[in-house]
Amino acid sequence: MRAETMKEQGLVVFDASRLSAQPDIPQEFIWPSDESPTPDAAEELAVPLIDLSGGAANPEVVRQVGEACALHGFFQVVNHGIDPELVADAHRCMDAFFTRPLAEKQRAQRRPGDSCGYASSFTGRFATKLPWKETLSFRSYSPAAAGGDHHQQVVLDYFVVTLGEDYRRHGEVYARYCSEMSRLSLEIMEVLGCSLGVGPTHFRRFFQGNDSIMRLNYYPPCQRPLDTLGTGPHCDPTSLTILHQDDVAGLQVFSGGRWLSIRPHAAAFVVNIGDTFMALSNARYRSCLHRAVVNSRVPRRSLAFFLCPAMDKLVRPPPELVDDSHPRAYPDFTWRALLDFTMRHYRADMRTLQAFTHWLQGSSSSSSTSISTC
Ligand SMILES: C=C1C[C@]23C[C@H]1CC[C@H]2[C@]1(C)CCC[C@@](C)(C(=O)O)[C@H]1[C@@H]3C(=O)O
Ligand SMILES: O=C(O)CCC(=O)C(=O)O
Ligand SMILES: [Fe+2]
Repeated sequence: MRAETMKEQGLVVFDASRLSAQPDIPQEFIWPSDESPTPDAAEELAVPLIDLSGGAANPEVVRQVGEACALHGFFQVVNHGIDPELVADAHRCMDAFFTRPLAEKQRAQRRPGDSCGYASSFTGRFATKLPWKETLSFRSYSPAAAGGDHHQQVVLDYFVVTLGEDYRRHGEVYARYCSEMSRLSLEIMEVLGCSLGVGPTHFRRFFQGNDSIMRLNYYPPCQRPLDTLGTGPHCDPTSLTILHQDDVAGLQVFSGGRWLSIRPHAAAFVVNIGDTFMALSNARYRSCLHRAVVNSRVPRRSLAFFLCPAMDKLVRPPPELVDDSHPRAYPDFTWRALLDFTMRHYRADMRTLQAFTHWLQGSSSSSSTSISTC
């Protein structure tokens, strides 16, 4: 058994610091040729750079976002009001964490069924097509008692309680980062509400008490970058994703029958619609297929904030979006049920919402599902 994928308690362990220099890669990380990256560098997707300095109600902003969301579900925002130093700090903290010894990272080891914690390429969760990445995910929400949207305390507590006092500064950086992400998400929800003709407050109110997931993606270099994937083809099951790529390209979107890359813009955040918002929009807006490729030279990092509604809020489109020519595309469901489905029963891919709908209908008689979260 290769040292890099030694088994501990029957669990294959991915030690990126050793694997990333190896000329060969373990079989579990090889993806089928119809899913692996094409050798030619993907052409770029023309994703509009939306300037938010004009405010969420700006007609040009509303038009551009609506157009992009109906087409491929991706756009980028600039002049978003988030301090570039905070973003730089978030990347520096990510580097500091993922370059620590594996045993230290495993203090935050994700437990089966949980949506949070440290995962090294999901060994132990999936048997094949393992993604070439390490991730650290944590919840970002405002305890009801705290009122308002003070995501900061729960994020700070997560780092100090899970990783120790040495990680207080990480907790402070990500606490501020997540609060800023929540604020930006609500502003984008105003734009989406206007573009769908339901007004600026409908979706903003729906996500006011959001219970979101912050994920740090770390993609070590790989000596066979065309045989594996950092993150496999999927649509985000969540509602809205606000993602910051560092200066290393790798995010690709499937549009018009081919994979197109989104060039990193340090001052921009990439925003995409997820499955849950596709259901909220009664399928007016598309949750788009995307993936992340890796390279043989340098690590790639991305900060992904996944906006999610409160666990038990009913996901149902506003009545304005349902009529004879637009019947209900999906049944009512709670985010808790969809999250539980992706954590315990189904590996999120490009058909998650369809598979979930069938699963719901099949298990409508079973008791309500519950999910353990960190
Ligand atoms: C709710 C979630 C599940 C995943 C993280 C968030 C939103 C994106 C999902 C994911 C990235 C889609 C591709 C497969 C996945 C297993 C991964 O590669 O990380 C998904 C995440 C997950 O299930 O942990
Ligand atoms: O790392 C990236 O650029 C994309 C990651 C992604 O799609 C995800 O984490 O859902
Ligand atoms: Fe994604």
